[in-house]
Amino acid sequence: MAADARLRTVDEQLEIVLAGLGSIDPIELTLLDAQGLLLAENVSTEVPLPGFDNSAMDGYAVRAVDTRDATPEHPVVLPVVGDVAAGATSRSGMGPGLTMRIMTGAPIPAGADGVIPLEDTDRGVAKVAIRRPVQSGECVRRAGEDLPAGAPALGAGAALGPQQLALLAAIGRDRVIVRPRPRVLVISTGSELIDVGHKPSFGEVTDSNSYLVTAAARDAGADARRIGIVPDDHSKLLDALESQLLRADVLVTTGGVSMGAFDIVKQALSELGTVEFTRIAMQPGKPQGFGHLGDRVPIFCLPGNPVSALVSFEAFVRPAIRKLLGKRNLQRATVQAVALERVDSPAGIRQYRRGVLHREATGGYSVSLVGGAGSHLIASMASSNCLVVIDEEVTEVVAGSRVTVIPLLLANR
Ligand SMILES: Nc1nc2c(c(=O)[nH]1)N[C@H]1C(S)=C(S)[C@@H](COP(=O)(O)OP(=O)(O)OC[C@H]3O[C@@H](n4cnc5c(N)ncnc54)[C@H](O)[C@@H]3O)O[C@H]1N2
Ligand code: MOO
Repeated sequence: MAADARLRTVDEQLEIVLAGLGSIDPIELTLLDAQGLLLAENVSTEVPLPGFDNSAMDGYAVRAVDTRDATPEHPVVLPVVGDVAAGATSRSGMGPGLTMRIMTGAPIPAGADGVIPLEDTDRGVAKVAIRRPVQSGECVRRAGEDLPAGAPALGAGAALGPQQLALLAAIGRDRVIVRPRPRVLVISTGSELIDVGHKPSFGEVTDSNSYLVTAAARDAGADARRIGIVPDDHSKLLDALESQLLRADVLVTTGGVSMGAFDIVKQALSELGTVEFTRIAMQPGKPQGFGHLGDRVPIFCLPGNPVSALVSFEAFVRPAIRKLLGKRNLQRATVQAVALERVDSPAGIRQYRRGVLHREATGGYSVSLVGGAGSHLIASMASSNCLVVIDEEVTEVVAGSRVTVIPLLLANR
């Protein structure tokens, strides 16, 4: 229960956000561009895997029956009538009582039904001494034993990691239809902001939020770009947003959503009537805006304080990006960790603190806080590796008790 009835909970706001997302049309991509995405078609194979019967070993192709009586003391000696290398383009053949030297992956010659590895022979060139019997089918990789021609290879919804891309390549698919990365465009608002690389005069602040949010969106799987800074000017903001509408699947702004006289994001977008500004029972990240522009493009208006922007991104934007990607798991995994210090939290508010998560020798986790609760603390945010979540109903976490932690692991796209 929120202490203040006017505050919406994080979970309620997330539900509104997720319900407000459409879907993005699937696109066709080459294999490596599709890495990490979800397949949007059922893929069957036209060819069998393996494509032909081939040898699992370097050795000699034989007819198993010809080697029946072979022992180390009395090897069977057979003539070697040729070589088959991997890449042989036509199928060779051999008669009964003969062998061919064969390489791993090379097609089994017609007439042979097994392969004796080099190590079990004298490695002869004109003739070879075979020191044990070969079973029919031994060291033969059968055509289609991995996947027969016509069989389903991957279903719609499959996540395309390295193994799945390898399968698609193996069956000859160089392009696939996938759920695309949402195009996320990021705008920082605030007349105090300047671009990185310029020396700030007194009162100016270097824009870091657009880097924070763009990087976080990329890490979440989006195709994210920073548009840059827009000053606190009603029409400049609306122009900037409108000019990006056709290029965006999601817009994200930071700043200008609290109560200030110049908080023009809130003023300008509230007037459009399609973006709602609310206060959420969370800290940081209390003021939030969410809605649609041009009736289609979801827009998140995050608070300007850098830590508030990160926490709001994690709470609302990241799950939204994952939903647009078609992922089933929208939330980051959490772990339970022993709090190494006491933390207080206001009743009815979900508090997110920055922390450093440690893995204990015993296998469990412990967590210490870094920095204070202030949402302007960029340096301590950068030295943290997790968010410590203190739920709405908890007002005190005593040192030594368990607390929920969200590790902020990089996705390694
Ligand atoms: N009277 C009240 N004041 C404030 C309230 C409130 O409820 N009543 N809420 C506070 C909370 S909580 C937050 S969070 C902030 C949200 O403010 P805005 O979204 O309007 O953000 P700004 O005022 O534009 O900026 C806040 C702060 O962050 C710095 N900032 C902004 N953008 C960037 C950027 N791109 N890169 C780096 N730093 C940025 C900005 O300079 C300010 O210091 O409102 C509180 N106030
Ligand atoms: O919500 Mo503000 O984000 O507490 O700093």
